[in-house]
Order: sequence, then structure tokens, then C-alpha cells
Amino acid sequence: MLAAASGARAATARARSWAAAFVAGGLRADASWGRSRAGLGRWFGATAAALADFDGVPPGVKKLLSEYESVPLERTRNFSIIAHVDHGKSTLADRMLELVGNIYKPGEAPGAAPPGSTKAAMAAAKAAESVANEQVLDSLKVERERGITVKAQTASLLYVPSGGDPDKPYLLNLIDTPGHVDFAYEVSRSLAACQGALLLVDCTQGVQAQTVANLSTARKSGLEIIPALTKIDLPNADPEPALEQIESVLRLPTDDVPWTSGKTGDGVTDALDAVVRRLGMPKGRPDAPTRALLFDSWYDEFRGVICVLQVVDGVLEKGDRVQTSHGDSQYVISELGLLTPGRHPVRRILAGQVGYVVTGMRDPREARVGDTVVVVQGAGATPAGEPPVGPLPGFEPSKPMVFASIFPVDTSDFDGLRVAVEKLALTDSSVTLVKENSSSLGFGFRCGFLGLLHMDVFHQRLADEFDMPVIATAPMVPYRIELEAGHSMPAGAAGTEAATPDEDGLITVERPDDFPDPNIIRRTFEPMVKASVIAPSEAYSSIMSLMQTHRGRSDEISYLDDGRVLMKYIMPWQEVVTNFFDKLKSATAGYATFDYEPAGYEASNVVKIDMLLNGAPVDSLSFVAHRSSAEVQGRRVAQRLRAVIRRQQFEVVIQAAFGKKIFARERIPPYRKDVLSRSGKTVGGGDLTRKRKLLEKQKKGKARMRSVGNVQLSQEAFHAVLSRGE
Ligand SMILES: Nc1nc2c(ncn2[C@@H]2O[C@H](COP(=O)(O)OP(=O)(O)OP(=O)(O)O)[C@@H](O)[C@H]2O)c(=O)[nH]1
Repeated sequence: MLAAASGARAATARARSWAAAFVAGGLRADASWGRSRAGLGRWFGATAAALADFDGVPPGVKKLLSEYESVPLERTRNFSIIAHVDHGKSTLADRMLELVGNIYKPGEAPGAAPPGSTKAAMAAAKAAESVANEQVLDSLKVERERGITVKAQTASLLYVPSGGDPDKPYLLNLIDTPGHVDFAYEVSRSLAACQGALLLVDCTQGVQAQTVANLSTARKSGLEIIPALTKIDLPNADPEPALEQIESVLRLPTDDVPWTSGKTGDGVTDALDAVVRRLGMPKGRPDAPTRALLFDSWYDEFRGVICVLQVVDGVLEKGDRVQTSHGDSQYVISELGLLTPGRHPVRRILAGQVGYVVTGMRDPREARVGDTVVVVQGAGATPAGEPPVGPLPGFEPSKPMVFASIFPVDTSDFDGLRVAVEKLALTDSSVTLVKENSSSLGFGFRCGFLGLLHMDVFHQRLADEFDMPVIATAPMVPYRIELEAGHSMPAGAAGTEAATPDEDGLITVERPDDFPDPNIIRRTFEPMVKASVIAPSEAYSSIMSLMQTHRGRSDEISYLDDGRVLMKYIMPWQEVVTNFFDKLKSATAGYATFDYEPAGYEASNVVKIDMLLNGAPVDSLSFVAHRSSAEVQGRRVAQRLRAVIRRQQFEVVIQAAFGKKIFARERIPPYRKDVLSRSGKTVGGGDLTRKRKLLEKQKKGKARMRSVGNVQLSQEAFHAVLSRGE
């Protein structure tokens, strides 16, 4: 799973830097005291008072920590927010946290400057506030940069519903979920810990492909669904058609739909009231032996694995000795607490509640998501003489959907890459890693990802967090192959598991070079997806022809009442992986939304195409394609390689081959670049410094390339393979 620096840890760090920014802001402002206007003096007085009381814990969190134990199960609600990407989940969740005081509202953080303050004071206060507030639930660096949530996050809050008794608050456990299709697995895990979900529909965009997919996942989990409109503040908000689609496409009643805005905070109480009113309480038995559902985990460099759990039955306490249902090791809980989303230690977590647990566990693979944690020794242990409690219904582990290899840019830096990927994999247990030895690029890792965005995010995090740029090969989907009787996978295939037949007698191939000789293949099966596209009806015929080119089979077509069409297709996953979404966007002027779900395997006539440089096959450039388009794709790759491979001092011949048959050939003529000469004139014999500089510069340029045989390849060469479908 894509976790990382975890939300909670980042949130804590943010809280610290917030306090630091605030204090620094105060000092900077102090220096300009003499120049300040009259109002500023009053502000500093108030600021000093606020600072004296300020312990970094917002008031809502203080209340939660002091009262959560007295909230009975009947007043507990666990819910998720689900929606199409960018429909406003994180923003709405942030407003909910502000409303109950778990985080500060803009202008309300202690020390925030009043209007009319000096520039320095305003800037300091603004910095402090933005640290405190900006998208608190999207904390990973990549999440902020790309504006997407890749990691589900949890926050507990106390809420008094409208007209409710202030002495009887509800404990709401809110689980923010990723919206992107790659992270659907995170969504399903989060949902397992909830009784209901707020399904957001952006009322400027209406129902989209992923709204449909998320609803189907939530329904499969048996959740109560509360549809809600978002972004009602926008000038182009059009709630009526969105409501009609909620009724006609999602088949949900619309008589009680909160209208919300994450920008202005409108309707946030309506949404929370609906959660309290319409969702059931968690099904748990406070007096039974403890069973807790592990639904998320992340790795903290200092504390080890941190697990997020929902205590279903019983109680979890600090000092308990615990064990997971599927593991043998036992651990002692050294800390447990609530997430707000910052981490706050408490003494115990009761039935129905959600929190984090630290045990000193070092290997994230031991924290299997979906596993049940039971108490072996402690208040929640099974009484002596009684049979141990069974596990809660778990859920399936995620399976990689695409594979791509990564190699260090500098061959001598494999150890650096190994350390970086292993550390990153600790925080992202859904990525799989197998060491591989490529004949062209040397040692690297075959990585399995949940999808293309997951892959991109992994590469970006390697660069961001470990300063480790990599050469990455084009992604490939896992094919399953039935070999002719009496044959087995040739030795040397990456990953022994990949080479071992499964219970159906099929082997899974995850990299083109492991594709066996066509003569020993009886049948090949490729993974399929059920794709949903929602687009303006005018784009119907261009989508249809795009789908045909990509071997899509129409499954269902329905027209929405706002002039859009919902088209469902069964198509090969490999077709989606090779830049399909970009083409769909350009075919529909960016208006289409797209989602898919796995749809099993189908027999297919796919072949491996080899790319050769100066007569030698280059394993990292080879690819698998459907027989019908394999040669066209091979030709395209050869042409693109000709365009991106720099001229060398010798001729480079690029060829594409299927088996022994070479069907495409491109040539790059030699070019002798003498960096020491300008316009044919050699740099003067005496100018040694300049000569050295030029040679240094040339060396640096080369450092971002990899030599394959005697040809220099850059990352663009591997992109040529990725974009072969265009
Ligand atoms: N005007 C307006 N903008 C909003 C509102 N809610 C969200 N936005 C903006 O819409 C964009 C997406 O919002 P997010 O909250 O990140 O959406 P999300 O659904 O969490 O996105 P993912 O997690 O990536 O799926 C951001 O630029 C927000 O500032 C709203 O109610 N009104």
C-alpha cells in the first residue's frame, strides 16, 4: 500500500513546524513592533496570551481525548468518504475536522494576524496557518504535488448533531479514501472498517465513471450509502442534473441529499448529521474477547510498523500481548492512540473505535491488511479454558496489475538502489520486488504495481525521497501461459514463483524476456478489464472506434439524461496500459472519465517482439503485443528509437524481430563529435582549463544515459516502447 511518511506522522511534523513557524512569526513581527499600527499591539497582546496556553493540541482533539471513552457504541459511527477523483473528498474532510476543532480554521489559529497588521506579521501568520490547514488529509508530498490522495487516512472526531445534547456527542471515525482507480484496493480496505459511506458527486460534473465503480465496491461491502453533492459554491454548479443522475444512474433516493461546499463549509453539518442519523452503530461486543480488524499500516523509521485497527469486540490496552490470526509472532503494545489525523496516545481503544497501535514490529509484511489482531495476554484475552476466538472475515490481498523493471542510472549504484527500493517498499506493501539481472542493463528490480499511477508515484518517490533517478522499462501486464506437454520454463526467468505453474498448470510471465519460445507455448491468456467510460454523447462514435482499435468488446451502453453516454467495454488490460487514457482524453476533448475493474483472463494470440541494436537483442526494449498489431508496433518502436537515440561515433542499426524474422530496420548514421573543436577548429593547445571543462561537461551528460552494448540509451528509449500503441 502506498503509505509512506504516513499521514499521521506528516501531520505531527506539520503540527510541529506550525508551532515553529508561529513562534518564528512572532519574533519576526516583534522586530517591527515600533513600526506597527495601533491594532497590531493588541494583536501581539492576544498572541502572547494564546502562546502561553498553546500546547500544540487543538481544542477539538483535547475534547476527544478526554471524552472518547465515555461515548457508548450506540453513539459511534465509522464512515468513509468516496467519490470520483477530484470531487472534493479531502477538502470536505478537512472542513469537517475544522468544524469540530481538530484543526484550526483559517484566521483562528493562535497568533493569526488581524487585518491591517504589518506585512511581516501577516506573512508569518499566513505561513503558520497554511501549515496548519492546507489539505490536512493529503499529506504525502506526491499527494500535494499531484493533488490526489494515494493513501487512505483516518481521523476520529467528536460531533454533536444539530439539535443534539451537547453532553452526548457522537464519536465519528472518518476514513478519507483515494479517488484514483489505481488505489481502488485502498478504498475497499477502508470500507471494510465502516458501516456507511458518503458518496460525493461534484455538482459541476455530475456522476462520473468512478462514482459508479466506487458505489459498486461500497454496495458489495454491504454499506449504507449517503449521496451528497459537493462544490455547490461554484458559479457553474448545477445540482438538479446531478441529483437526477444520482437517482437514475446510481439508483439512490434523493430525498435526503446534503448539498455541501468544501470551500465555504456550507452543508458540512448536514453531511455529518446524515452520517449520525442514517448509519448504524458498529456491530461489536464490548465484553467479548478482543478482535480487531487491521485495515491499514505504515512504516515509521523510528517506531517500526504502525497499524491502524478497528476494535470490533472487546478492548485493546497499552501493555497487551497481541498476535495476528495469520501470524505466529506475538507483540507487546508499547503505544496505542487515536488519529485526529495526528497521533495521540491514549490508554485504551474500545469496541467500535478506531486507532493506531505501535508494537515494535519491524517487518511490514507481518501486518497483513485484513488480518485480525487478538489479545493473548491482557484485559481482552480469551478467558482460560475457552477456545480461542476465530478471525474476522478478512479480505483478499492486492495483486500487482503491471510490472516494470528499474535499474540504477549508474551501474555501480545498484546497492544504493537496493537500499532505496527496500525502504520505500516498507512503506508501500502493495509493491512487489524481485531482483533481476538484465542482459542489457545489469542488476535491477522487477517491480509489480497496482496500476500506472501507482508506478509513477513509486518512481517519483524514489527521486523525491531517496534522490535515486532510475531507468524504468515499459510496463507489462502479467500473462498466463500453458506450455506444451513435457516443457517447463527455461532457467533464468525472473522470480522463481513466476516460473512455477499454478494450480491450473499455468505459468505467469511478468517480463517480456521471460516469454518462452513460441514453439513450446500451447496457449496464452491475457488479463482483461471491464472498462466504463462516461463521455458526451457526441463522442460516442470516436470512443467506439478507439475501443475497436484497442480490441474492446461492447458490453453495455446507456444514455444519461444530461447528454452523456455510459459505455461499458470488456478489453485487454495491456491495451489500457499503453497510453489508452491519453488517447481517450484527446478523442473526447478531455471530457471522458474512465474506470475499470479486473475481468479475469481470456485466451489470446500474443507474441513477443524483440528489439535489436546492432544485431544484438536488447531484453529491456522487447515487448509483448497482440499478433494482429505486433509488427506495426515493432515498426513504430524502431522509428521512435531512431528519433531518440543520439548519433554515435559509429552506425547504429535498430531492428524489430518476431522469432527469427526481422520485419523492421532503421539506421542511425555515424557522427563524430569532437567536443574539443569549435566550428572545426580545435581549442587552442594552451587552453587546458577550458578543455577540461568541456570534457567534464560531456561526462556529466553521459551520466544520465546507460550503455547497452556500445550504444548509449536514455530513458526516452524506454518511453518509445511504452507509447508503441499510438
Ligand atoms: N470551489 C470549490 N472547490 C472545491 C470544493 N471541494 C474541493 N474543491 C477543489 O477541488 C479540487 C479537488 O479537491 P480534493 O478535495 O483534493 O478532491 P479529492 O476528491 O480528495 O481528490 P482525490 O483524493 O485525488 O480523489 C481541489 O482543487 C479543491 O480545492 C468545493 O466545495 N468548492
